[in-house]
Amino acid sequence: MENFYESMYKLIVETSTNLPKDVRRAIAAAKLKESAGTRSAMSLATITNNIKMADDNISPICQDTGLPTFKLKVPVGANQIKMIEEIKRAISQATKDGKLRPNSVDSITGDNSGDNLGEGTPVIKFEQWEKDYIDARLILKGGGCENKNIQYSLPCELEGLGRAGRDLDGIRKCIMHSVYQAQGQGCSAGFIGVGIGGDRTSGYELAKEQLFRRVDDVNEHEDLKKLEEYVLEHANELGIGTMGFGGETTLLGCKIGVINRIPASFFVSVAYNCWAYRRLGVYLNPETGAINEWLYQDGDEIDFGQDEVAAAEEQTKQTREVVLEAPISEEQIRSLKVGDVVRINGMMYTGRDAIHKYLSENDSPVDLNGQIIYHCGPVMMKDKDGQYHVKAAGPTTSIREEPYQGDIMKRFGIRAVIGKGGMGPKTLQALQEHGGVYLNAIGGAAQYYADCIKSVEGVDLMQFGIPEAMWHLKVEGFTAVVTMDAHGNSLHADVDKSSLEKLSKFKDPVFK
Ligand SMILES: O=C(O)C[C@H](O)C(=O)O
Ligand code: SF4
Repeated sequence: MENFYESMYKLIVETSTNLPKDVRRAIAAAKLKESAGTRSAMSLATITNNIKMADDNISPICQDTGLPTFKLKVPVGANQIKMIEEIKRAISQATKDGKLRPNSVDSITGDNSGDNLGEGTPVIKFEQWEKDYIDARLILKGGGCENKNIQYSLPCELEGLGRAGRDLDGIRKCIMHSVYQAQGQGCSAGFIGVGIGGDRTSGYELAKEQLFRRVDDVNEHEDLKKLEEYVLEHANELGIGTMGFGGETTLLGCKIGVINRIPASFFVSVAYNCWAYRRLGVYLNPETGAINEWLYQDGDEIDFGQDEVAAAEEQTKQTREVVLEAPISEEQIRSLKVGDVVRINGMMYTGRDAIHKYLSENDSPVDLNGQIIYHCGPVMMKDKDGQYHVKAAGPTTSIREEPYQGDIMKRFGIRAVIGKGGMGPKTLQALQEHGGVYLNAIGGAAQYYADCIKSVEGVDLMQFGIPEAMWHLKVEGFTAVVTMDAHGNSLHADVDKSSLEKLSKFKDPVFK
């Protein structure tokens, strides 16, 4: 097994940096459907540009490289203990090399292990089989989309859809609802894996297993095939769109599996995956561990070319564009409206979960008056001289900061927050009272935003670990869209409301 370590290292790096071809094809098809000039089209252009940049830079497509999950099928007698050791070594090295973000956090103390190793991380699952080669697959599923997974226990009442009973039609309603409830927060357009049956654990297992299917495969189960086609067609009529901006493409794939259940339980489990659907696989020689074949990578190459940048820029030109540079005045902020595109130059400070909690109880290490907070947990690398460099830096889901955001903005005089997926009524009210805006950046576009960051000027609160520290970033041409303004408008609330109305059109029985 002299090549096994190297093969696992390659699998990790490729999965993090090179989006599989079947996923690229789905994104390319979605792009054709969005009309030019819309916010969704602009976001998709940024996404495809980002995919291309990750290819070129061999850097993470999205900064959140998830909880690495390996699934291996091995011939009888293969040494699994040795394989686990080598996988862990490869994970640790890939983290050192900036291909994975240090993501393993002690759930009680909050300490980041720094190398992606720790109790329960990575996840490595083995199965034995009679074949004479190893099938090794890896999925890097980020936290934002993971948080949008949902499990239904039938029968249940669903908003917009009424009762979902213990039959195929009840299942249909749950799946449609799962797409609605995710809105743009899991970086839509997304993919879903659905598990019908099992218990709470095996149901989710089955749902996640579906994410290892090819995007373009066809379900062998006749009813499930019909259900997959139905969901894919109609979920795209919900009008949620890329990043929840509204638009034609909300869902890029739907895969459904079924297992038996016990009489009292009837679960429908849904695993939501963002557009940054990073899963790859390899067939390995069982003696040497060398790679014989890559999976999901056959078929036409979709190379999202450099014209994506020009297209994205062209599209932003059609919208009102405002340049912002901190410190920002209240007057300037109040002049912004939902739909405006802003280009930010100068300083911004990252702050996510740990920082928001910290700022609610402590003073800020820097003066945040008139400043911009970026909900972001970057991938950083330190050079020989101790200088940090940004390797990937897209936004994180903002709604988690809802309990803190409004108060913190008022207390420290923060004028703008950047994130993705939008925030709730408490923040909206604070924006209005205090004079603030919420800016939506394109989730997953970690290379695109890393490129806008010209230097790391400092860092505070490093005790929270790299993703959670407060990074002082100097940016140029950092583009985002105003989706919540100081006049009480929220694009997120509007899209939620209109998509709920659309969802209710799917109330009547379809599968008898
Ligand atoms: O943790 C992150 O950087 C992002 C996360 O995956 C999210 O979608 O919120
Ligand atoms: S930020 Fe978006 S694209 Fe990245 S892992 Fe989270 S949900 Fe996926």
